[in-house]
Amino acid sequence: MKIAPSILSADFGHFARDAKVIEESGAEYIHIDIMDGHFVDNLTFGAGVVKAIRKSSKLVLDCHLMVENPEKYVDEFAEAGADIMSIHVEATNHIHGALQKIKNSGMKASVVINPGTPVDAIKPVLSMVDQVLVMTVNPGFGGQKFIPECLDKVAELSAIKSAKKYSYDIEVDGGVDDKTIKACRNAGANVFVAGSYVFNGDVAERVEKLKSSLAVEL
Ligand SMILES: O=C(CO)[C@H](O)[C@H](O)COP(=O)(O)O
Repeated sequence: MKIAPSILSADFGHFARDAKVIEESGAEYIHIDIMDGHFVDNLTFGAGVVKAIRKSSKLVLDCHLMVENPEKYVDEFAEAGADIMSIHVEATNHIHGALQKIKNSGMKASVVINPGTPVDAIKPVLSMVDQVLVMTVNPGFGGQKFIPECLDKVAELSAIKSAKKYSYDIEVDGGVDDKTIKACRNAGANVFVAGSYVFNGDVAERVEKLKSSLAVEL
């Protein structure tokens, strides 16, 4: 089980400080949301910020690209020090080739589906990915309400993983807090992105609270 605080909810003027705070909280990943203002109606930052965070943290940098044609940015993110590159199936006509390019770069390859996209859309690439990210809000902004219907897809992905003996992690992102995290875990997720829940309080206390929610029996 891994917790991935999202720096979308951190202080944009103090990424290096907040990356340290995340590291000291016991979280396993730093989740970095890249938005281009086209695929989603929000603009954040690019590989330069990933490079800067890389200098101040040894944690796994879990980069979620909400950008059109993400295959164009693979080399840039690999050079910046990203560990995982997540790309949306809805954002490219070349999902297989794009994931192949990510794998060849040495990063872990992760495919993302929006709340309105079925698991069928990514079945042809499930054998090659290291992670599947199931969005539990529509992408673009932090602080939105968790969409429980997305959990059926988490359960479906978990069943496919067992049946086919695949090894991908199942990550959920959006509206994750100390209550919704249990339903995500029960459905089969094992990586949990949390932005506003973690940063709207003491980061270490909130990460601990998420971990103790996960420790409760099914
Ligand atoms: O990908 C994202 C938005 O597109 C964010 O990672 C996600 O929304 C996390 O924020 P919160 O935990 O506040 O919902």
